[in-house]
Amino acid sequence: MMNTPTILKKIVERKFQEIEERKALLSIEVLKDQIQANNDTPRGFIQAIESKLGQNSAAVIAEIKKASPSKGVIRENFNPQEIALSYKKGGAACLSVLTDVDYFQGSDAYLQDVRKTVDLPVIRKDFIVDDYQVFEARAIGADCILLIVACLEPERLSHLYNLAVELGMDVLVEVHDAAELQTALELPIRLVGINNRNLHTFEVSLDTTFDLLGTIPDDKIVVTESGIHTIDDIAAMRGHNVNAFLVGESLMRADDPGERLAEMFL
Ligand SMILES: O=C(O)c1ccccc1NCC(=O)[C@H](O)[C@H](O)COP(=O)(O)O
Repeated sequence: MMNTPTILKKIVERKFQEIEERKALLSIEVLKDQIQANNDTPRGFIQAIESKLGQNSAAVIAEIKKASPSKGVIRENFNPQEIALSYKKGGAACLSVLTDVDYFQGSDAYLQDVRKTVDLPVIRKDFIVDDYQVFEARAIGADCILLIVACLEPERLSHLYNLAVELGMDVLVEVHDAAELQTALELPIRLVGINNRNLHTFEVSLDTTFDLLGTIPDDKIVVTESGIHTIDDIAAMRGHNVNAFLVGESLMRADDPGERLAEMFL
């Protein structure tokens, strides 16, 4: 019997097609020229997180996403610039903007607009598997990229990580299990994202973070990702000395996402 492809596999397969389509429209050389012409210095994503942690505050990476494969449309009234302003007011350390079009109804333009609107560092939240997307991320103004270990062979992970760093960006390396964590720890990373969502099955459990914590060296900053909905979830994480959070849905469903952030975290 044939194995049914998981959602992550489908997303990545589509991503490779999308990259070819984009390369046909705009070459990697043009992207490099755009980066030069923009003359933009990346904002310190890790630095913004460290600054919150240094004040004993939670560091929140507040996500801007309209829809997701597991939840469908999350927010009908979707104005990324208004949401960014609200998050800034609510005390976010950084922003995460979904740029994947097909599965998250995201857009590169959302990231560009958001970054012009607020001075917070922004991560490009996408499924990055090719150099082209790393150059593209910097060309549209990303300060950080996400690299998902489950999508990448270790050599490619390391190559993309180094390329992002050469371009001045920070990197959030995301894992979901012990084997992926070991792969991530081979790299000189500062941020390790633990996704509580299994991207193959959509199952979410905060135990994913608790179970992996014990093997993470003290010099890493752990970012717990997905499924953070309540003040109790946050207290449980902080009780385990996890103080950096990537939060999407629970903020996106609020009338005022930044107000909700402040209620949950402050
Ligand atoms: O959310 C999904 O359905 C999903 C499916 C496949 C790959 C990635 C997916 N989501 C990305 C994320 O993990 C979240 O956007 C992020 O961690 C925030 O999660 P949440 O606070 O639960 O919205």
